[in-house]
Amino acid sequence: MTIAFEVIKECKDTRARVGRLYTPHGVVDTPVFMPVGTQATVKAMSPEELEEIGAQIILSNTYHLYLRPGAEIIKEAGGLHRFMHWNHPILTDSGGFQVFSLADLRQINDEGVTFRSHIDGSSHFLSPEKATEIQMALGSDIAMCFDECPPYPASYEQVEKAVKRTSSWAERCLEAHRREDQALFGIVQGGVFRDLRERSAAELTALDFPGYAIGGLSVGEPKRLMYEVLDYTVPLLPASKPRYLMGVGTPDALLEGVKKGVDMFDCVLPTRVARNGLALTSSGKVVVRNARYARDYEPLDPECDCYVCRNYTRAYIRHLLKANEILGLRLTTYHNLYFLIRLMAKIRTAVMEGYFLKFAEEFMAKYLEKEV
Ligand SMILES: O=c1[nH]cnc2cc3nc(NCCN4CCOCC4)[nH]c3cc12
Repeated sequence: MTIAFEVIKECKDTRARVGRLYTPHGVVDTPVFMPVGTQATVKAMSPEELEEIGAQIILSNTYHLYLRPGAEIIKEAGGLHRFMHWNHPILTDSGGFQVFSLADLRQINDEGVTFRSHIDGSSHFLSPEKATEIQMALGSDIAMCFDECPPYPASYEQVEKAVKRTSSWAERCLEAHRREDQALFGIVQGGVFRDLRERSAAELTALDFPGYAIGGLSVGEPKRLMYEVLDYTVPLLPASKPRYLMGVGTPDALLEGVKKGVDMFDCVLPTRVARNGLALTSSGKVVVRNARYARDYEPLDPECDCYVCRNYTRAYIRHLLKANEILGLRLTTYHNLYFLIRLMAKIRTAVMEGYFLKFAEEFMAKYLEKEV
């Protein structure tokens, strides 16, 4: 068995649950937030720092690694874990989403997608078979099916077409997948249309994947619409298998997602906003670049016990960011990742001890969420 998942404790008044995901590179306590390491590195962090922060599993992107340095080099280097010196679980996204969101899309048909690289304009073709082969070469613990994620908004017909393609491509990925030590997760599409979500979930659960992602969300739709889709989509997925909400990672969305039964999350947000000088704190966002912090000798978050908050002040970090010093990016990234990973640990404890709903309400009351 390449991967096993067990539910340890269910919340009595929400769909939240604590689980354990057993992978070839170790055990993951869920709910879990996965830092994004698109190009085989979580930007500005070393693997040792990620371990220090408490990262359990990270995400990397098939699209980017296929284009540069190429799957062959990573395979020759002994696989992605060896290549990047990360000896814990890795999940790879299949490239479908990145082709649509990043590349210069040339053509999409039932066969696959032809596109021009966003790096050098060279022409490439990705198909379910090729995306599966690349992920087998990378050797991630969890590979994702090659799917079609429609934009938002999209017409019913457009979303229906993407559901049909995603289901047929999922079968082709399953057919092409040949790595015993790698799990292949299906991705449910269907946009914001309930009947299409039901159809996509039925077609994918019939293929009996070891885990399921909810795709097609966090693509610009209002959060309340994303939550509505989750409310009727999560129950369509097998309760005994992990549920992964792709591309979601603000504190409020993580809490809502856990409340609705999601086990796994990923988002570039904490690392990306860090590089823009925005720190996540228990009282909301602190744009530490702002002049108001020039003489603020408090830590980024006075309630945080991370290495950065124990040793550096807002004034110093602001100075580094204004001076374009690399350490500025590193310190804000370290803290933001620690903040989210710590939040997930607090969520797991709250579910285990039966006060999750109270915890969520108290956290949100304090965290004055302003849209990023
Ligand atoms: O259906 C999907 N299939 C395969 N991969 C995905 C990745 C996805 N990532 C997002 N959202 C990421 C949105 N980010 C939020 C922060 O700023 C950058 C974009 N939505 C996603 C949907 C899919």
